[in-house]
Amino acid sequence: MQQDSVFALRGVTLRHGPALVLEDVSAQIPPAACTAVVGRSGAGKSRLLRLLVRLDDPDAGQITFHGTALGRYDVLDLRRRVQLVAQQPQLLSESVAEEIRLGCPHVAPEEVGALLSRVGLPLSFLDRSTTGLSGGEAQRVCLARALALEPEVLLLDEPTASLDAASATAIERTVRDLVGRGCAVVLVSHNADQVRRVADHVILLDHGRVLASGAPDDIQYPEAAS
Ligand SMILES: Nc1ncnc2c1ncn2[C@@H]1O[C@H](COP(=O)(O)OP(=O)(O)OP(=O)(O)O)[C@@H](O)[C@H]1O
Repeated sequence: MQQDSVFALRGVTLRHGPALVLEDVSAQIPPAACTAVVGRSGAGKSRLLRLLVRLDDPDAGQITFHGTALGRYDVLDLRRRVQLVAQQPQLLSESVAEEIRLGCPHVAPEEVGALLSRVGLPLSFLDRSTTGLSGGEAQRVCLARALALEPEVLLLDEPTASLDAASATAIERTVRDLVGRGCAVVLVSHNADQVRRVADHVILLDHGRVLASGAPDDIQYPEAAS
């Protein structure tokens, strides 16, 4: 997998003050696959995603993107190619339609509607104001905004944590569809059943260290995720 990896992390350590948030993490993110990052609350999953778009930089170790050190990429270009949908994303526009077209103003109106349906939101959301959206709705608008940019890599931080089953299914379908189109998806999830449904590969973090990695059925999930 090493040679084909989209991202490769070698001996990555991240500190927050005296605390070790990630310690000696080595892992690969393969292309055209869904990699789930699992582990108990506070294990370092979100911080790992932030490293991949250089919202943080490691204190030690190396991260490469397509074999080249991450620091050598133009950061804005990197963040266009690698889209992060955070747990509590910031929306920057007044309306949902504007927000989805934020990075991609030439997206056709019908395409904006299609993006909404890919994240399980009805067309009526196009005219909604971004203020007053629920957390789960805001996260899905952010996902639609990310999808509009057709990223090479999509980083999803617990995208279905606050969704009902039907909406979660729409997101899972979109993840598999993206993988089918060649996108690498990194999915942080506390839901072991979801991981078994959508992931090809799992990285299990524990207190900032990689405890195990492998196929979804070979991982022993922490209690909160089983
Ligand atoms: N800004 C910060 N200041 C201090 N500590 C932080 C900060 N951000 C993260 N941490 C700590 O780093 C560790 C890893 O945090 P992270 O958000 O990556 O965990 P997580 O695995 O995503 O957890 P969860 O499943 O609860 O979202 C935690 O112990 C957290 O308290």
